[in-house]
Amino acid sequence: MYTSLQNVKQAIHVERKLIDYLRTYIDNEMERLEDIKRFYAKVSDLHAVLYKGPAAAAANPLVAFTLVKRLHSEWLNVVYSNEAQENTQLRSKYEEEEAGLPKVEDLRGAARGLMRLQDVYSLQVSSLVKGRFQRVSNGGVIDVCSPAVSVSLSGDDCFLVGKVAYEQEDFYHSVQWLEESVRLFRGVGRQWVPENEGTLEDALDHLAFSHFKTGNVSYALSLSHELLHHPTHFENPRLFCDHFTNNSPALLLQPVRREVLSLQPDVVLYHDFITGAEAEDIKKLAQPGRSVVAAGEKQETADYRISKAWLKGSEGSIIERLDGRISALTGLNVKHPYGEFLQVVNYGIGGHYEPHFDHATQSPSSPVFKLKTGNRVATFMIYLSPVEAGGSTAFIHANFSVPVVENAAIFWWNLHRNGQGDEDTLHAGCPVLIGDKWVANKWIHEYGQEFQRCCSLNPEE
Ligand SMILES: O=C(O)CCC(=O)C(=O)O
Ligand SMILES: [Fe+2]
Repeated sequence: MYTSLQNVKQAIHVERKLIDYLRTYIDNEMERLEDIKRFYAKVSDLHAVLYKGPAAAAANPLVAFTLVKRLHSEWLNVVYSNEAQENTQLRSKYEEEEAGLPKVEDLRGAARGLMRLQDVYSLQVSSLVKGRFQRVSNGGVIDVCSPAVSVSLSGDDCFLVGKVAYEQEDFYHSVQWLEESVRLFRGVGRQWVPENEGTLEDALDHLAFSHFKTGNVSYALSLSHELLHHPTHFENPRLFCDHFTNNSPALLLQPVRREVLSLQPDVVLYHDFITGAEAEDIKKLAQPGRSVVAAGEKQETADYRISKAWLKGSEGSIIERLDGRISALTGLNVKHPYGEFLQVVNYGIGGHYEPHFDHATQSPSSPVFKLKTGNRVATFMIYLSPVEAGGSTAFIHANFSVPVVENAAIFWWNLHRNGQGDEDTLHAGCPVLIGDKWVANKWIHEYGQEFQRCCSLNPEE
């Protein structure tokens, strides 16, 4: 096998890639362990303080609240974080203790308890955060009491109290606690802490809405502006760009620029999938009156300001060329009825597409099953036009959105390998602010892909 120089060269290249993977893996593992070590140091240092006066500590409501929060929320986040899949030992120890741990009601109750104390004794939230029980009297701040053992609160502690108030539409309290949360989160910078429930962005988001609800609209707006300057971005080494051929002869000479946008769900963007001229041709074919409407499917106009047309390609047509390209890229059989005819969608003023799944969720009544080729296993959607503002494709559960990239195409799997729908594919077309948005959908069905997309019993795959 490895006799020719070419093969040896190739093997060197492969090993180099493996070394890179290993480096990334080691770095990530070290980072993960650093996080756990920091959490360990934080909690054990705290216990060193609590040990000095366990009775006094237990009597302090701030100590009680932070303890309940740690046990219910922080430990949970550390033990079950995605970064810590390997924590099986830690996990089983945690589970052994689970019956004795506080529940979510206990945590909410402790948060409400703090707010009750705040009201009844006119306590300043800004002091409570520092572990002190103070109120304003005659223009000065006085101590209501001085506990023997106390703890200060973190931005995430305050976020939790604020969120409990927010969820009960108690915006009077949510404003005060979220103000402190935002202040503290801003102070520690933007590093991600695995045990935390919230982030600066979450706190800003909740605070802005709380201010809006209490009539402070201009402040709400300025907080929203700050929020927009903090796009949440966690670096994930498994998201990457490359030149992709799918080992297809059709793409060998001109690989496609592939951008992996998300792993759960698996969403990929293929840049320059279509040329500008081809996109124009497709749009022309889909003009009302001109379109080749697929048999049995009527051209429809939805009340949320979009219009749709189905294009059935004839031999040698542009539609057929696109089918060939989709097939080369995805390795899937997209010929009718394994793939549906191409559906072209045009958005009117403010046009949008409500959150939905592309696959059928109530079998067998759905029209998706009319083709008798199973459910829609995958979606291949081509952006046929640029959009000046708005119009992104938003994945609601997965919490990310894809701005329209002219001539690019986006691909994702709607179904798990066991045939169940993937809830994370819930998506929507955001309203178009400025521009004329056109997309084309190619829906690919389960049947015909048996050898390309193998089944699995694992519900996660
Ligand atoms: O236009 C978009 O971004 C989404 C469209 C869509 O989801 C659909 O046509 O099914
Ligand atoms: Fe869709």
